[in-house]
Amino acid sequence: MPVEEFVAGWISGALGLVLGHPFDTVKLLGFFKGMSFPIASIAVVNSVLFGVYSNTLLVLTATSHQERRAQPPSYTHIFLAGCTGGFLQAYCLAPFDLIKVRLQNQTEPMAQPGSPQPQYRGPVHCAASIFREEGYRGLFRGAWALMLRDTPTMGIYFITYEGLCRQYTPEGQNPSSATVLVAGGFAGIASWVAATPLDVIKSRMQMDGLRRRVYQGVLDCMVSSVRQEGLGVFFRGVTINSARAFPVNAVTFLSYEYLLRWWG
Ligand SMILES: C[N+](C)(C)CCCC[C@H](N)C(=O)O
Repeated sequence: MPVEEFVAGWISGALGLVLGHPFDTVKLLGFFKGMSFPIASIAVVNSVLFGVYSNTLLVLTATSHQERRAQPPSYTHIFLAGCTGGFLQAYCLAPFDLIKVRLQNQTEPMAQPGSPQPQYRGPVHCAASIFREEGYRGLFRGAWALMLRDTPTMGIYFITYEGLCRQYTPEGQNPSSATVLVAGGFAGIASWVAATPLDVIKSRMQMDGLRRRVYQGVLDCMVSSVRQEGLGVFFRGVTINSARAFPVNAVTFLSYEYLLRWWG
């Protein structure tokens, strides 16, 4: 199994994230809260995404990353490989994302003398408390919503990226840096616009259970959110998600492509 894609995914995910973190936190509260933890986790998750995507394409089309410019895979295969990568990365992402959401929604300062102790003192303490209070399954709270969010939208992510690259690149050639940046940026936006409704639901499920359980499941959370706040609830955060998605995914795809070309 080729592993370069996993390594390239690892590095490119970390680079993209550094850029996106302030956007990611501003939609909650508290600017640079918890920066080191997401860097480590997103690198692992991005590595699973790109590694699984590329290896699924290898199984489906019998072409390696290097051969795919000369023999481009069909959009159906790209979509299926993207969905597979999205599904598996969501599983790895679930506990990390839960911890991130819990920490970012915590409004008490992390460590200030005299102020009340926050519920979670940091990522490790947060994971341990969730495990203690809500069990192993507690660490996967909201995981279903996350898988529903990421499986189809990662298909959209890779389709948009490939589609735009092909549109602006002469046949058989590698896309230019500018093309990769723009295609990566728009892939991020397209995927996040499609993912935002389930992103809202996912975060609510992850915060549920802190004091008492409010929602019975993903569907119940959707129905009661729409009842209380109207359909607009599904678009909450779509602008900030898109503003963050462009630079993050432009850098992610650029570093991914260049690392693979460089090794390759
Ligand atoms: C599928 N979904 C839209 C959730 C994410 C797509 C882009 C993933 C990227 N690591 C980022 O954080 O932007």
